[in-house]
Formats: sequence, C-alpha cells, structure tokens
Amino acid sequence: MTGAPEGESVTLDLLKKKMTEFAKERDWEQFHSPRNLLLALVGEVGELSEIFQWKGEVPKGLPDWKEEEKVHLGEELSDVLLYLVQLSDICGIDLGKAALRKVELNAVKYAVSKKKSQTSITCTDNNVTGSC
Ligand SMILES: Nc1ccn([C@H]2C[C@H](O)[C@@H](COP(=O)(O)OP(=O)(O)OP(=O)(O)O)O2)c(=O)n1
Repeated sequence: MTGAPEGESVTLDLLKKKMTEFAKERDWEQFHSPRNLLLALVGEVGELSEIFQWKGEVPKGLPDWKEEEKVHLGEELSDVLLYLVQLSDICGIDLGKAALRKVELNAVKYAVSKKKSQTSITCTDNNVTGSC
C-alpha cells in the first residue's frame, strides 16, 4: 500500500478504499465484524492514551516532544482513525456525511451567544445559558 497519489488529498473515501484492499489482500474480511472492529478501535484508543499517561497537562503543539514521540503519536492517531473508518464502512455509515451532519447539529445545540462581549454559549436542550 502506498500513500495518496501525487497531488491528491487524503479523504475518508481514500482511506476506506485502502483499508478494504488491505483486508481483502490478507483475507481478513472474515475477522472484520462490527464488534471486532469496535474492540480493535477501543484497544488503539488505549494505546493512544498511554502516550499521554503520567505526562500531566502538555502544551498545545507539543513543543517539548521528541520527533520520534510525535511520529509514534501520529501512528496511534492513525490506527484509531483507520479502525473507525472500517467500523463505519462495515456498518454502512457514510462517516464523512454523518460527521458533517453532527457538526451542524452541534452548532444548533450549542448556539453562539449574540452578545460578542460574552464568551458564553447557550445550551438549547436544557435551557441553560452559560457553560454546559
Ligand atoms: N486485523 C487487522 C489488523 C490490523 N489492521 C490495521 C489497522 C491498524 O492501522 C493497524 C493495527 O495493527 P496492530 O494490531 O499491529 O497494532 P499496532 O500497529 O498499534 O501495533 P502494536 O500494538 O504492536 O503497537 O493495522 C487491520 O486493519 N486489521
């Protein structure tokens, strides 16, 4: 498997196709049930968490991290994404469309306050104004 073709952006669809090909080449589709993919996803979230474990709060951009630590972080983030893409695919969910729809739902649920001086947001589902 190679990366994205020259000049082509990485899309969820490209990742989905590459993982379908990856599983097919190895005859691993038989193992890729929704439950198995979910468990694999959770396992990778655990591996991702281990990277941050015991470090305390870390500044944005991870300025003090070694290059190899950042590479490792990228690998674990990718494992989570790749299992999520496969899980969505096997469940017949268009992840890109579902996520865009969720962004819209979130914007309605957490409406931005009209008073720009305030940093508060409004929770429309529980009628509370302020942080929620
Ligand atoms: N049945 C499988 C096995 C692996 N993968 C893919 C998805 C992940 O991107 C990666 C996971 O591989 P590993 O289980 O080897 O996990 P790690 O790469 O995290 O290795 P390790 O757990 O040794 O750190 O491979 C997959 O799609 N289906």
